[in-house]
Amino acid sequence: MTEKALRLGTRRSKLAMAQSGQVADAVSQVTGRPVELVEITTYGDVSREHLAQIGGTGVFVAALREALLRGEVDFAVHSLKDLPTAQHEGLVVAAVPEREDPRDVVVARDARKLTDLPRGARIGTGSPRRMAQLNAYARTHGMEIETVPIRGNIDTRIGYVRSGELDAVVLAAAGLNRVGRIDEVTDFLSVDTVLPAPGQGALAIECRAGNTAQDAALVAALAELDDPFTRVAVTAERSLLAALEAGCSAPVGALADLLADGQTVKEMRLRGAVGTTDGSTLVQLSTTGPVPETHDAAMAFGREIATEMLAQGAAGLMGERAH
Ligand SMILES: NCc1[nH]cc(CCC(=O)O)c1CC(=O)O
Repeated sequence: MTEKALRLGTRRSKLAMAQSGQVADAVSQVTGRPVELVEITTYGDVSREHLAQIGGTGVFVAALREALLRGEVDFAVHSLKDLPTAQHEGLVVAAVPEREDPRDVVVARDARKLTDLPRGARIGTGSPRRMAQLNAYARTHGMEIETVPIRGNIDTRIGYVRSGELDAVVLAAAGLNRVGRIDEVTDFLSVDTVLPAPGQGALAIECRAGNTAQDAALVAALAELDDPFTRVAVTAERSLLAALEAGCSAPVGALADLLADGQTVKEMRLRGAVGTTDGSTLVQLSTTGPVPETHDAAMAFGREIATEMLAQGAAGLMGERAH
């Protein structure tokens, strides 16, 4: 007799299906059980409104979490950058697998790089974080650009460039990798130019916290897919975000990386950026310290740099607080 399939709740978008499919294979390997994808449609999938107006990408997550709590699915895969920082009652992030490329990238017409876009180039992005940093970069490098708010899935966004409506769009490398479109990238942006969103490029595997023996067994099995280095890095990044009291649609960038000496990891560096969307003000900070050895230490690392950013005026730059 074959064992009962695990049910993986997923959004229907190409990106969600791609990353859920990849995680399904990995989970099937560590549990020895088949994994079945269960498609769940969220309000965010059907809404034509801009992200900021519907309260950020958290709406995508809510429906998946309800399905988990109702027992309709056994686990869900989220892009960590879309996951609200507040821990959800009754649920646990059982694993954060190894992160892939955290960078933002440009897909531009005529194979152009950010720096060789024409004067007045129209660059599409719905992200206040990308707008803030692109506009700040343009101001300090004598470029003239116009950031144009767009939303939609990867196909739609790249479509604006192919149709000639926009000169370029900015997307996450990780998403393009997962849907097999990384070849269309014309420029990989240095994180010194655009610091990615907290958790960008990482996935979170979420399930019920383990009140039943079955749930507890699943939490333990999924934990095998956890990458401790990615976990500590994204914990610090998300702690920074939470300490700024900002949401996933706030103009906040954060990236933690581990500095190695040969094979030995020596230190962790955490960088943060927050600015106004017009790029007129940008607060950027970087701290380096011992690699946090506990969850609490990683949280403290993030809070410290957030406190420093607040001291430099970060709070006034975020405008309306996202939930
Ligand atoms: N906000 C949508 C979203 N959520 C996660 C990714 C990409 C994959 C990732 O960062 O893990 C994207 C698309 C994008 O920003 O280009």
